[in-house]
Amino acid sequence: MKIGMIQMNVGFGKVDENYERAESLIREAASKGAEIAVLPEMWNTGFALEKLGELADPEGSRTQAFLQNLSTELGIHIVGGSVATEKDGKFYNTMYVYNKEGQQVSEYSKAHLFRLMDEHKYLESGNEMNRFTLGEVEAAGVICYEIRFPEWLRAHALAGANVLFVSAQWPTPRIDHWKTLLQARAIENQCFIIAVNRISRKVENFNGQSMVIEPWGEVLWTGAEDEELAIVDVDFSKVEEVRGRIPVYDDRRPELYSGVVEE
Ligand SMILES: NC(=O)CCC(=O)C(=O)O
Repeated sequence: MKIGMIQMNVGFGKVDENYERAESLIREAASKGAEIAVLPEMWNTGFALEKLGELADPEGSRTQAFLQNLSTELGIHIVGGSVATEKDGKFYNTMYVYNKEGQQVSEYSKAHLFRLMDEHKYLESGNEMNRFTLGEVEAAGVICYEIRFPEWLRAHALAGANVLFVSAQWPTPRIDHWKTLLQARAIENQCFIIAVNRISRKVENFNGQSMVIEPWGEVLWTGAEDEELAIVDVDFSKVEEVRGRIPVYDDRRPELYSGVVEE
């Protein structure tokens, strides 16, 4: 399956420009044969948290119409990264996912907010999981900081996901954590990791290096340090092969784990 990795240069607070750019990159991905397009985190606004009152998408309606129209017209699944949304006077970091028939298969708000970037001061956290199916692909989505919570990704893998999409705005100074954590999450869950980071060198400092990692932990592709659209071919049957080689799921001892984490 061909994945369109949209490592977009997100303009800080430049909402209209960002929608235009995202549209042009999704169209280009489809024209190059991508079957799933993946966007980064908060691509409508960047981390312009102080301006969410003016910039966030009310009820996510602009984004939902945008993704629905493009997925239907282009016949492409879209993992819509995440956007800043406003619902009932509160702000969220929300991922929408559409299948190639134009149906929304998921709406998820980031459950673990990142204090170091003040998310907890401006945003509400979501409380739901993010499991969805795209055609034959059993998938889940998490947002950026959440890759530091192995139990969250494991919960999605146990719920049947074998492809974990990650949308991020992961800053340059901790890019080594990004790479190591993504590789670990792929190996321990024996899942594909399809992770898209953003680019920006102006107000903020994000240098891409999006990644596609297969379930044995081999890195199939790493993005450049500039805006890039890459089409990466993946063979999802690899999941079964790797899970057959080392039966981690069968060897789990959940009766030993409950309660331990909390104490
Ligand atoms: N947008 C984010 O959640 C950033 C997470 C991050 O930088 C980290 O180190 O974790």
